[in-house]
Amino acid sequence: MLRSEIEITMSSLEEPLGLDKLPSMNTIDRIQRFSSGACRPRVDNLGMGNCWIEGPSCSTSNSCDEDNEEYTAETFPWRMQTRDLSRGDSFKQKTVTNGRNSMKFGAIDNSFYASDYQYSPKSTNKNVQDMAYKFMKGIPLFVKIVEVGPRDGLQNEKNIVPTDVKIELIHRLASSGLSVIEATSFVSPKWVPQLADAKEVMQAVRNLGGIRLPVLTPNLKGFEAAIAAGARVVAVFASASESFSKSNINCCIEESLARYRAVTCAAKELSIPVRGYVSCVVGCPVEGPIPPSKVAYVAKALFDMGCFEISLGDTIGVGTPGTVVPMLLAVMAVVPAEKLAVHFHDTYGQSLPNILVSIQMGISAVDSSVSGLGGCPYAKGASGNVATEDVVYMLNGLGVKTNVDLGKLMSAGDFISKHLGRPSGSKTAVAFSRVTADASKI
Ligand SMILES: CC(C)(COP(=O)([O-])OP(=O)([O-])OC[C@H]1O[C@@H](n2cnc3c(N)ncnc32)[C@H](O)[C@@H]1OP(=O)([O-])[O-])[C@@H](O)C(=O)NCCC(=O)NCCSC(=O)C[C@@](C)(O)CC(=O)[O-]
Repeated sequence: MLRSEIEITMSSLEEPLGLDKLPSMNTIDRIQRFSSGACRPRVDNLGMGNCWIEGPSCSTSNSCDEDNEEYTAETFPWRMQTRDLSRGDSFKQKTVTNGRNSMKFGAIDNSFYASDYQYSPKSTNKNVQDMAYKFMKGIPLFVKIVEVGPRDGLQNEKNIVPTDVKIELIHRLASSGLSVIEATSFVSPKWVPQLADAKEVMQAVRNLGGIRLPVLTPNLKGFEAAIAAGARVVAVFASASESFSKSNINCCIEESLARYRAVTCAAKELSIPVRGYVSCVVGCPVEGPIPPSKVAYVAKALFDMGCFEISLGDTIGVGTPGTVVPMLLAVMAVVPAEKLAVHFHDTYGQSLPNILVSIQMGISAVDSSVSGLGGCPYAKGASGNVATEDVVYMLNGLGVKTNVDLGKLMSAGDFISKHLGRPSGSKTAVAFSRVTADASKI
């Protein structure tokens, strides 16, 4: 479909979808943000002698040269628009092709919501610009998405998903540009029957090039099985709630930390990077609110034993920015922000605001699950993870790079949703599929 055709189609559709009220970040002078320290690529020091660099790198140490090949209008359309503002020019509408960032899903080219969005700033008032700058200044240039759909997403599914469907899902997710995909768990099949095929899944995807495929390992037995199947990154998962620790991994927090010390020691000998999770960082289904100090304690323990990244999980999705911010402040006092990731479940629809405040606080790794699949079998009432499609859509709107192709991601989500026989849990995917369906009737 041609762009002009889409625009005509959109006029009748934009009202219900609210597509005419899309984020207008181009009021903000993002030049300052891009020329600050936020312009560093994400470097994951994986510990164990490994280092992984993600995102665009800047050739100059303290500025992102506008002419730098990696920072073109294609990658940062907003920036091209705001450059005019920062020069004091009147705003000029530009049409910028999305190039390699172009996203297609069905017949829809969604580039309309970003690069060609038309906006005339009503105010050049300094206070307004200051406010906009304050809002944007902490937001990183690049956010790493850790896709947890094949593991966290599927582990709670009642009907066993065939192994070849899981493998196909991982391949499709990989083709969307995701660089980290949590593949499966080497846990007891009695506890999580859905992932009893961990060995077969891992063996089938182990050679996917350039992609990290962490797997959960609750103890040394799981670690050894994971390594034998070809895993090269593992994850341990502790909890900030005693009750949840007991119900999820059948031991108290201190026992779990002792087990994980054994796992991280064994991993260190093999130069295997270990990711750490803290669950119930805001609330627990049994204990209720969890004090931020408890979360900080467990996060620091995992960090001290050598985990290269600590993912903070709101397992039952009760957090709001009002509870997430104090929790993050407590954790960031003991673990650097660049070593943290956030992991939100969307039970109360708070995931996106929670992610927004987290990235504003400098966190640049976000866990999410394609189609919003997920839930923990040992956390009753918890809904799925935040949908990866919705996170990518929001980050695209903010001009934050993820390297993920939204169209291909939605196609992976469509694949697994069809297999599971239910609609996608991603609002973005549902909205785009409606646009596609309505457009085809015209
Ligand atoms: C930790 C255990 C194993 C303890 O389970 P246990 O029953 O206390 O284990 P055990 O050591 O007494 O052994 C019992 C049996 O399990 C076997 N076993 C022991 N370990 C393993 C292993 N690794 N793989 C396969 N088998 C294992 C072991 O060999 C033995 O077999 P048997 O002799 O009876 O035939 C169990 O509780 C378990 O597997 N729990 C995992 C539960 C789980 O995966 N939950 C979902 C994770 S999601 C989450 O935590 C939250 C997160 C990460 O997503 C973030 C967020 O949302 O917040």
